[in-house]
Amino acid sequence: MTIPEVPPRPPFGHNLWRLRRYVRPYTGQLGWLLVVAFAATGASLAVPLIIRQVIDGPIANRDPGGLYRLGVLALLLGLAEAVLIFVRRWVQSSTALAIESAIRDDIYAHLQRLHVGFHDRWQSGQLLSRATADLSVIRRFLSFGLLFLIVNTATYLAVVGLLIHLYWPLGLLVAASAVPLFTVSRRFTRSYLAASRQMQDEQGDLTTLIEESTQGLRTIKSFGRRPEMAHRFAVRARQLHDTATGKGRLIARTSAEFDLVPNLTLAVVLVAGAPAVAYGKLTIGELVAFVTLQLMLIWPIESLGWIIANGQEAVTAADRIQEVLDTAPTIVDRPHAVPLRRAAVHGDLRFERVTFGYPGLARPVLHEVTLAVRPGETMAIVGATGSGKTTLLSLVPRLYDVDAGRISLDGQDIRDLQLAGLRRVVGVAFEEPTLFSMSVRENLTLGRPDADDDAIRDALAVAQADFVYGLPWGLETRVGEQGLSLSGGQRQRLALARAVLGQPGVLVLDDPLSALDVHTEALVEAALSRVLRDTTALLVVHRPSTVALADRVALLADGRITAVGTHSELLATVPDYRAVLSATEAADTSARAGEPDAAGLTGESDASGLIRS
Ligand SMILES: Nc1ncnc2c1ncn2[C@@H]1O[C@H](COP(=O)(O)OP(=O)(O)OP(=O)(O)O)[C@@H](O)[C@H]1O
Repeated sequence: MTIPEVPPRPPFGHNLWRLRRYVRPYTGQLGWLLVVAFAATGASLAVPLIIRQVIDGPIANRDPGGLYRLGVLALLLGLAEAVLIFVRRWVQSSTALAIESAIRDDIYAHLQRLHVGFHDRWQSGQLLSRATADLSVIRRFLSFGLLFLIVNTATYLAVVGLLIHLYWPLGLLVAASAVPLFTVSRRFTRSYLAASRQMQDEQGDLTTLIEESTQGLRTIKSFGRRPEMAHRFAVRARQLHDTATGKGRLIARTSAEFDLVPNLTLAVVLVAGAPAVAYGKLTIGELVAFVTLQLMLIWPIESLGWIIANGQEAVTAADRIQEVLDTAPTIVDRPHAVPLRRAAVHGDLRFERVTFGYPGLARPVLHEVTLAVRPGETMAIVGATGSGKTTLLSLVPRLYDVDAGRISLDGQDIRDLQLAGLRRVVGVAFEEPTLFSMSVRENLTLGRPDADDDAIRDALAVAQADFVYGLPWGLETRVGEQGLSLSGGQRQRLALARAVLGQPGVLVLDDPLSALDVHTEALVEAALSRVLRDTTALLVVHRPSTVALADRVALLADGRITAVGTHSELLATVPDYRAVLSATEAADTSARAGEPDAAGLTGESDASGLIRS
């Protein structure tokens, strides 16, 4: 299952209709657009009527002056139509682009607001395709599909009215051709909707695959998995290709059927029109005007297949977009949440019978965790892999909310604090450091845009990340996508500097030194210990050397705190603690031995691929 939490299918077109709030600011432009489009259509409809007058008047009466006047009139109408079409296309594309970007801004802002749990479950490719491909479909619908639906329907009605006015028996015959058109449209609408949704979902899956493969290119190459990935891609691409081809076939068949109707009607009109002229029921000019007008119906009818297809795609695109926009963020400010200022924070952090589980998991990851970290204290969390250490830490900045119990800061439930304030006060660095394709400075000041150069220098010194000053453009050097132009240790130290920048009230560090060599680790620990003196800190650690940074240690086993005490107390009295530390140390030693890059993480800059910001 690639798209979780999909709500029941809404009534047809309901979600597209809901997007009208984005159209509302442009009703003036759209009104003018319709006026201009109708005027252009009126100009083109007038031409056959002039032709009738030319044939039945100046040509029949051999009147060159009349011919000249009508010719000039036809020319002026042609020119007016050309100008009107230019204005229409210009207004329609600028309006549709403005609407598209307003929707895209809202999708982006909403994705940022949505809780981490949402992003855990949704594939990024699906979100990407909704914010790009689906939005383009909506734009095409607003700029072409909807406009042509209105203009072509009006043209059809106007032409049929004129035809009935010119010669009603044949006019009614043309009007009756709407019946087969209606039947074909209904059948097409039903089958196209499913195909279009399937194709848009498959596009999302393929986008995810491409995104994953480019992000994981190093892993794929180093494991020699290129053929397998290429095969997976080929299977998905073939699936999408087949769905798209099926859709194309459906459009082709329907277009042919649509095409057949006006052409058959035209043949009948020509066959029946000649006797009508012979018996004096129609003039030659009227028959020519009739046929010319009828030819003008071919495009509106032919385009009907495309318009319906575009409308259907817009309906499914709107459904897919609203699935995202309708997901409410679950981690938000409570109604009476209070602001939090760094200066007012003492740093008394408590977990009180905290239970938490990820949605979809059979049992909670954390069970009734109770832990008190005193102001200014550094508490290390030690536990076997998968015991819930990262999960415990991610509850502090409210990346997830507890299922039961509470976490308090200075006695106040963190859910009663304003989120923005809480996240400003809590400095975080996770084991997998995330950097963005921005300058080093922008990456560092992500949470504290007002930090000055001195604060940045101090933070870099704590993280032993002075290597940034040796980069080609120093702090202004742009690190490549996800910081991949830096080594793992460099990325980790930048993430640590970002966390300690601005002296946060609570510091949450998830194994922040795991990618460092022993020498750099010792330097970072020495500098970090000075920062930790003044701040409350929760520190996931694996190595005994890093545990030494902590005042006390909590042992987490299978989501429960089983022991709390100083490192030496636990070493002396808790066999499980000794076992966890020696197991992680053994794993760590072998990982370091097998890591050719370790020496390269000490601080020299790997500037390849770096560009100036
Ligand atoms: N986003 C998630 N969705 C569902 N389950 C998750 C998610 N993140 C972690 N888990 C599960 O929760 C459990 C605890 O994971 P967590 O990452 O907190 O452990 P950890 O002690 O930090 O492990 P490690 O030392 O390997 O980093 C694991 O069983 C993991 O599979």
